[in-house]
Amino acid sequence: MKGRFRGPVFQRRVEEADATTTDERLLHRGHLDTHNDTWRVLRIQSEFVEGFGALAELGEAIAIFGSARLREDHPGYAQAEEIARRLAEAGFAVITGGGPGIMEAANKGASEAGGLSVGLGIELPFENGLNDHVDLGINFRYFFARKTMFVKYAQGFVVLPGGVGTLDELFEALTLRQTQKIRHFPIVLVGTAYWSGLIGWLRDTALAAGTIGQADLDMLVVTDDLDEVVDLMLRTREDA
Ligand SMILES: C/C(=C\CNc1ncnc2c1ncn2[C@@H]1O[C@H](COP(=O)(O)O)[C@@H](O)[C@H]1O)CO
Repeated sequence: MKGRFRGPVFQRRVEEADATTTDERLLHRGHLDTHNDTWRVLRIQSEFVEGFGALAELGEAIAIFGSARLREDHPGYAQAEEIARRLAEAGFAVITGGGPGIMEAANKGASEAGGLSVGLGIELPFENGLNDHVDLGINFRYFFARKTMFVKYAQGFVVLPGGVGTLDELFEALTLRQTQKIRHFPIVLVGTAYWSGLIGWLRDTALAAGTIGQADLDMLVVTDDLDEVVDLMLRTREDA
């Protein structure tokens, strides 16, 4: 294979002028001053350390996702609140993105039922802070560090109607399940009317083209039945 490694990074086509070694660059005066990414690693590391530390004793937890934009007048709001309430009564902590909309509803349901209501917030240019129903909150700078926390500390995902952020969280979990990085991890989509278009596209386009398999599609449960949602999450205890 033509190319070379720079530490753990493989580069196939390296310019001659760039063909220096790591220690040569380290010893070159002033080099580190112009490479802040090197130091940024420590900040990234601190996000993992803080997250792992804060959530280490969380116990059983389910993550609930959904739109930051949908308010009390959307049926998803009441559904998220009710699912979180039932999960909290069953002894699960409820983890959300800590923001408004569906996240707020889930935190509200969990907190008012006496459960542990967790919000993993994200620093955004249009900062809103954590919603008022978060009992244990962490604010992240990096999406990827935050996403690790959702998957590491939740035993299942409940996904209500949402946009780009929600889809990102859904497909993160689906990819990790498909590649068996996580197992026995239910992913439930609540709202058949909202999700049927996506499921139809996955089946009629992606599955038909052979880019996903039937087993991938079967990993998604789509329902309006809140009993089914809670039962699926309770079953993670049997699988543990
Ligand atoms: C856009 C608005 C507020 C943004 N505040 C957010 N706070 C916390 N987490 C967020 C926020 N926005 C998106 N997220 C994450 O993505 C999911 C929702 O995104 P969607 O695009 O709205 O579906 C959610 O689960 C969060 O993890 C308006 O007030």
